[in-house]
Amino acid sequence: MSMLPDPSVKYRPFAPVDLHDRTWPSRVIDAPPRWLSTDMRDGNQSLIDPMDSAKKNRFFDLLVKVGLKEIEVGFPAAGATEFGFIQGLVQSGRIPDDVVIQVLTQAREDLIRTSFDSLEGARTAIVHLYNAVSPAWREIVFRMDRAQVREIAVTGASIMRDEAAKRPDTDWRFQYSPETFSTAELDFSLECCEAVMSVLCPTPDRPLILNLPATIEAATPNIYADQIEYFCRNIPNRESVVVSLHTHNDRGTGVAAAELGIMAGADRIEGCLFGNGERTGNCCLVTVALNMYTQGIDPGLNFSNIDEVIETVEYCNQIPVHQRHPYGGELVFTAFSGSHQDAIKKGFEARDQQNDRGWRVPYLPIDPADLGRNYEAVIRVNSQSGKGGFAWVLEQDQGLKLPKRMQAHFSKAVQHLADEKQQEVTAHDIWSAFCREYHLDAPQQFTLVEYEETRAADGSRIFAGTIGVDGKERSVSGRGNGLLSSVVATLADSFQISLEIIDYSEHAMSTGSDARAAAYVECMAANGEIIWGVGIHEDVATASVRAILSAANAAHGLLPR
Ligand SMILES: CC(=O)SCCNC(=O)CCNC(=O)[C@H](O)C(C)(C)COP(=O)(O)OP(=O)(O)OC[C@H]1O[C@@H](n2cnc3c(N)ncnc32)[C@H](O)[C@@H]1OP(=O)(O)O
Ligand SMILES: CC(C)C(=O)C(=O)O
Repeated sequence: MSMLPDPSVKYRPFAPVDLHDRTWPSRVIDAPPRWLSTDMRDGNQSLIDPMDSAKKNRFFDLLVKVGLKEIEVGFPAAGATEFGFIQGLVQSGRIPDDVVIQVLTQAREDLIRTSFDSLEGARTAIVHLYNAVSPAWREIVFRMDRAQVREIAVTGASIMRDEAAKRPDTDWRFQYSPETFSTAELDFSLECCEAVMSVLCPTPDRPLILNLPATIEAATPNIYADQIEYFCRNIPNRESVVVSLHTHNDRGTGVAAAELGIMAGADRIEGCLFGNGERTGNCCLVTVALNMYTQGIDPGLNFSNIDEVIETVEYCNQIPVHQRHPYGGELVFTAFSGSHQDAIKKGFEARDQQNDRGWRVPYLPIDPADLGRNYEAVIRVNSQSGKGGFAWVLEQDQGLKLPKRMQAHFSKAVQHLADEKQQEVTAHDIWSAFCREYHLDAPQQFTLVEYEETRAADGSRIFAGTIGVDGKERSVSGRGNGLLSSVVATLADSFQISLEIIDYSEHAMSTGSDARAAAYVECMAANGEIIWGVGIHEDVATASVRAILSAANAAHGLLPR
């Protein structure tokens, strides 16, 4: 067998930043950054079919609804679709007063002018200029030395300044990105940014946004954080600069890099919803924002109806959100495995007793309800599941709260079903198995023919009813709280068996038009065996009697158990 050459020889380790007194590792994020969505630019340029105007308008409205205040709406010089959309948006009057749009342009004169033209009539706008600065781009793409590449930035910034001056009706703001920042020499990125600052003369009141891209993520996120801390410390006139981050996810750590970059002193994050963007995507704004949520920080973005957000994003991008995507994925709040289900179920039960709002449900890092999800899907059942699983499903789906011992008994039936089916066991499957196992649909040897209950003046119950025993009807009647005891006594008398009620619980449920009640009765049979009955009927009292009857059937060996 021939040996393939070792691929690792093609690559070199990433050089660490010489920053021994770094402070970011011990900082804690305690406030949200400024957010910029680049869904309609970086996200859009990476799609198989870029968005048309209708889709872009829909995405824009979504971003506004979510609470984005800075939105990169496109690359005006890319063509007529982009230009037309941006002009249309500006002139539509649909941009809220507190939202600023941004457009991207290369540092090329014709493209810069086209970008300004597209924004004709805008109240406020950010023009975002970029040129790559790292050695590979200098050598391979531009075939220029450092000074020439810096000159691209300076010339671009000068054209930008002059175009803005010609159009005083718009409040112009500027952004510069030394593209490929994270793979460039820090001193050269600083040099280019300083050169742009000397053209645009930012002040604390009119700061320049310096956006520091990890255009290709090439190192661990701690290195990016070191680069950001180094940049923040060394950029002159720091108070006149907004340090912005633009991370990609090539190594799978785009979110981590953005978070560590915030700890390292950045003010703003660019990204896309659900991490769309070039190649592996941009940093996911939903994830960064909701990560903040789970640390007790209000991110200022509203994902309280995450499914609506997903629907629009999937429609506009024509890319599905992955089922495991943090926070948004269809399966991220679902447990199939027994020990997870047990803990989640106990977590919800403990929550019912809790008197503060703190979230402490095991395995669920966030309350799905905060994202507009319900609790039905937090537990689903397959062959990896346990008692907590089907008990939860029966409770959510049928309103039935099974007693512990009954769960243990029924679990054998569910396990059997799951092993046989080799697929997920649905709520419908579980309910059918339950009905089969406890003969809820089958005719009973003991049947309830009629039953009536009234209240005496002292509040005690007076009941009278008829029970069919092997086809013969017997009257039962009594007074007090002893309805069940009286039924038991009748049965015991009929069959010469001993039955004693040891546990009784009832649960009423109402599901739309289907209002039912369930009762469970555990009895001690003569031989000391614990048995139970399940009754489901229109009201709890009748259900209780049915439960006693099925317990008696079981005790008497009339029904298989
Ligand atoms: C990292 C990012 O995501 S940046 C955003 C990229 N977005 C897009 O590309 C989407 C929109 N695309 C477009 O509108 C077009 O593809 C454009 C305008 C970018 C490029 O299209 P073209 O005009 O056909 O340019 P083309 O690719 O042939 O040439 C690019 C030239 O610009 C130069 N160039 C590349 N980047 C820059 C820059 N930031 N500033 C100045 N010049 C640049 C190249 O070196 C090349 O120069 P050369 O002709 O001397 O070799
Ligand atoms: C233009 C810049 C911000 C960019 O998209 C990148 O570097 O990825």
